[in-house]
Amino acid sequence: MTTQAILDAIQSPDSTPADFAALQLPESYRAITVHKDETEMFAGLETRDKDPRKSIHLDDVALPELGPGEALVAVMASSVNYNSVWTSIFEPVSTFNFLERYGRLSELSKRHDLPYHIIGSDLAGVVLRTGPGVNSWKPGDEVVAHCLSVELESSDGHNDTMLDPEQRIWGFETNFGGLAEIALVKSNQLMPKPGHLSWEEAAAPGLVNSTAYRQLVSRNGAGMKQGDNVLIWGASGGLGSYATQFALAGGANPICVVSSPQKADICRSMGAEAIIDRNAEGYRFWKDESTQDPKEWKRFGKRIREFTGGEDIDIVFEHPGRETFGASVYVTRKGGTITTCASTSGYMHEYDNRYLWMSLKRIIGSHFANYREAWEANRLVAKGKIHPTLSKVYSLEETGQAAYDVHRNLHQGKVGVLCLAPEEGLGVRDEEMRARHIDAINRFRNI
Ligand SMILES: C/C=C/C(=O)SCCNC(=O)CCNC(=O)[C@H](O)C(C)(C)COP(=O)(O)OP(=O)(O)OC[C@H]1O[C@@H](n2cnc3c(N)ncnc32)[C@H](O)[C@@H]1OP(=O)(O)O
Ligand SMILES: NC(=O)C1=CN([C@@H]2O[C@H](COP(=O)(O)OP(=O)(O)OC[C@H]3O[C@@H](n4cnc5c(N)ncnc54)[C@H](OP(=O)(O)O)[C@@H]3O)[C@@H](O)[C@H]2O)C=CC1
Repeated sequence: MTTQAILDAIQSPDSTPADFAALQLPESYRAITVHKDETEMFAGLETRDKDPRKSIHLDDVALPELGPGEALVAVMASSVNYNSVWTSIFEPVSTFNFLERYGRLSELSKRHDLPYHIIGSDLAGVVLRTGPGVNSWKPGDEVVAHCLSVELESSDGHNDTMLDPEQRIWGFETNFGGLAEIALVKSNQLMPKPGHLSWEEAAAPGLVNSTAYRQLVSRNGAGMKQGDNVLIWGASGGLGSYATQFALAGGANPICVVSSPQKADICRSMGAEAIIDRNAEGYRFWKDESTQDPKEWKRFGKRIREFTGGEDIDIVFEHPGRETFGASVYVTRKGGTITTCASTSGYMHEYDNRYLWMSLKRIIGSHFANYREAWEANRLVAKGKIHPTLSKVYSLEETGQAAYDVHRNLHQGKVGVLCLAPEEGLGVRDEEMRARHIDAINRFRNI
C-alpha cells in the first residue's frame, strides 16, 4: 500500500467519506526529519553559517499508531515556519529535548520520543482516520491544522488553552509534524480548510496568522483598536505580513519596517503608507556588540513622527529581539504596549527601563494562540478578510533549500511546500469567491 491510493481518492470528485474510511493506510510515508545523532553537527559555527540543507532529511518513516482524540491527516501541502529553521540548526536548544520530555508524560506520548523528529507546524489536507472519542471530524474532511497541542488535564489552561502546563507546538515540541505526506494531530487542532484557496495557499497562514492575531488583536495580546499606530518589524515577513493585514483591516495605522525597496513595495500593495526601509535609512541601534546608541533610537522615533504627524507608537509588534528591542521600548508612546513573541536576533534583550516605567509602558509576552484565537484567525481567512502571503512553493525534496531561504531572509511572506499535492493550484472548491480575491491572494507570488 502506498500514498498514491490516498492521493487518487483526494483527487477524485466522486470520493465519499466511506471511500476514505475504507482506504488502507501505508505502513510508512515520506517525511522531513532531523536526526538525533546529528545534533552536534554545527558545533562551533556562527548561527548564520548553520545550513539547514545539511541537517534536513527526507526519510521513509513508520506510520504512528493513532490514539484517542487524534487524527491522521493526508497532507497535501505545508509551509516553512521559522521554528523549523530553529529545529534544523539545533538552536537555541535541540528539539529532541522536547520530545524526550514529552515522551516521559504517558504511554501514548512515548510515541513522540524517536531518534528522528518529523518537523513542520502547518498543514492543509484531508482527514484519513480519527481515533476514539472524535466525533466532529471524519475521513474525507478537508482541513487545515493549527499547531497548539495541549493535554487540558490541568485547570490552568481551562480559560486560555495556551496556559496549559503541557502546552506544546505541534511539529516543534511534538513529533509527526506537517512537512510530510501524513501527519498526526490532536483532533482539536483541526479547522475547516478555506474553500477558495488551493492546498498550498491554505497551508500558508496557520501558524503566523494565529500568532499575529493573538499578539496584536486579541485581548490576551495588545488588543489593537481603530486608529492605533502600530510599529511592525519585518512587515513583509511571515508574522509581519499578517500583522500588517490585521492593522489595515482593523482601522489601525501600520508603520511598516522592511529591509529593501522590493519589500516596501509589497507593503504598499497591501495598502500600507508609512514604510521605513531600515537598510536604506541605515539604523545602527548597536554601536558595538554590547553598547546601544540612543541617538539612533531617537532618529528612528523622529522618522516615525514624520509619518504620524508627531504621534508616537501605541503598539510595537516585536519579534527581532535583541537588535531592535531597545528602540522598540523607546519609540512607544506613554501608556503604550510592546508585544513580543520572539527574539530572532538574540534573546538577551537590553532596554532603558526609565523609558518603560516613567512612561507607564507595558511589555506583553505572547506565544502562538489559544484554540479559540486560532479558530478566529482561520475564520478571517475563510471569509476573505485576511489573505495568504504565499510567495514561493517548493517540493518536499527541496524543503532544506526552503528552510535555508527563510534562515537567510531571502524569502518574502510565506514559503510553501507541496507534500502529496503533485502540483500547485489544486484543491480550490469555491472559484467564485476566489475570483473576488484573486489579486490579494496572489500579491506575494513570484516576487
Ligand atoms: C509557534 C511558533 C513559535 C516559535 O517559533 S517560538 C521560537 C522558537 N522557540 C524557542 O526559541 C524556544 C525554545 N525553548 C527554550 O529555549 C526552552 O524550552 C525554554 C528556555 C523556553 C525553557 O527552558 P527549559 O530548560 O526547557 O525549561 P525550564 O522551565 O527552565 O525547566 C528547567 C528546570 O527548571 C525548573 N524551573 C523552572 N522555573 C523555575 C523557577 N521559577 N524556580 C525554580 N525552578 C524552576 C523546572 O522545574 C525544571 O526542573 P527539572 O529539570 O527538575 O524538571
Ligand atoms: N512565539 C510564537 O508563537 C512565534 C514566534 N515566531 C518567531 O518569530 C520570528 C519571526 O518569524 P517569521 O515572521 O515567521 O520570520 P520571517 O523570517 O518570515 O520574518 C521575519 C522578518 O523580520 C525581519 N528581521 C529579521 N531580523 C531582523 C533584525 N535583526 N532587525 C530587524 N528586522 C529583522 C526581516 O524583515 P526585513 O529584513 O524586511 O526587515 C524578516 O523578514 C522567528 O524567530 C520565529 O521563530 C514565529 C511565529 C510564532
